Amino acid sequence: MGLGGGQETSSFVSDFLEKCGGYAVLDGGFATELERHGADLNDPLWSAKCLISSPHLVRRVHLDYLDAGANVIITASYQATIQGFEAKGFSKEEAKALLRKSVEIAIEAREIYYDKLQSRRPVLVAASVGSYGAYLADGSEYSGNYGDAVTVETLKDFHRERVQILANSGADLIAFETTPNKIEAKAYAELLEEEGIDIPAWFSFNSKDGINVVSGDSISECASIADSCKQVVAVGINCTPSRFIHGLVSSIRKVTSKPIVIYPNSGETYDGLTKQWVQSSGAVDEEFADIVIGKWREAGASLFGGCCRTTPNTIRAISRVLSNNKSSAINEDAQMSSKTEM
Ligand code: MET
Ligand SMILES: [Zn+2]
Repeated sequence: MGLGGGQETSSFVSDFLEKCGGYAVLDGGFATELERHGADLNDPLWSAKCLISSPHLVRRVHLDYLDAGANVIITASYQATIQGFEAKGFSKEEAKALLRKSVEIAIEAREIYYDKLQSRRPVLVAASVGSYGAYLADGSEYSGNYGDAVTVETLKDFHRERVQILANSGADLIAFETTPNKIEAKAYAELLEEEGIDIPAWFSFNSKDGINVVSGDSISECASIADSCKQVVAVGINCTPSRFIHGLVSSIRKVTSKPIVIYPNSGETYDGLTKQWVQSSGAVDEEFADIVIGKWREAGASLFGGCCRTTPNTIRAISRVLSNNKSSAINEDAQMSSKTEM
């Protein structure tokens, strides 16, 4: 899909949301779902390891999320980088092919899903780009602390080729996920501009206090960088406990009128050193969807999904809550028109 046919970036998400009935459902945790299916992701490539070892599982998880009601599926490229594949002994060409493969599998899953259905629910494929910290695989995607030696230029050079490849892979948009600091947001924005990337993107940040992004940079500053980049069609928060989301949505809404995307994790915290998820806030799928979605919608969010340790059940619950709301809006309309007729 992309922006072909002269479609304006500014209307990309609003047109999509309209087709979805006002609100869109994203998928849920991807890497953690691969693990639930038995994949061993204790590897610097994390979920991208499955692009090599078990592409069928990647397709399976995409299909599970489509079955659960997702309107956006996010590729397994979060931790897929040319540098990371090269470190594993792949050639540059092989590394690029693996990046493309992440998108091809998601597109294939959408085709399989469409073939099963009578009607075509709108589904976008978002090519995931994880942060430099995710590539480092040392927990710095949750500290946002890259040290003084890492500059906006370093980050642009790190991401450049990968972003170019994903932009030309057939994906509908790029999802810059779990962005831990301001310099990386700046690097993404400058890269999109300099490279003339012609598919839209969303910028999504993570927070561990509900006020700032994980580095301590202000969410308002980060969201403002996203707001001023013309290729950015949505701004939001992912991989953050749901109890922090409401405040963050309100802060983002103050600095942008772009659609807001929200996909919290299960509320557990990832310990980058032990590579374990610890402590659960006890968020249960049904509760998670029922209680919070309404509040986040009121605060201004319009795309909802889940991040790490959420599952197709979470997405099914979100999808149900949103479609109940859509149908109640439709019922109200129907009542209104029958009253007018009387
Ligand atoms: C650490 S956040 C990971 C985001 C990625 N889309 C996933 O669900 O695997
Ligand atoms: Zn996550």
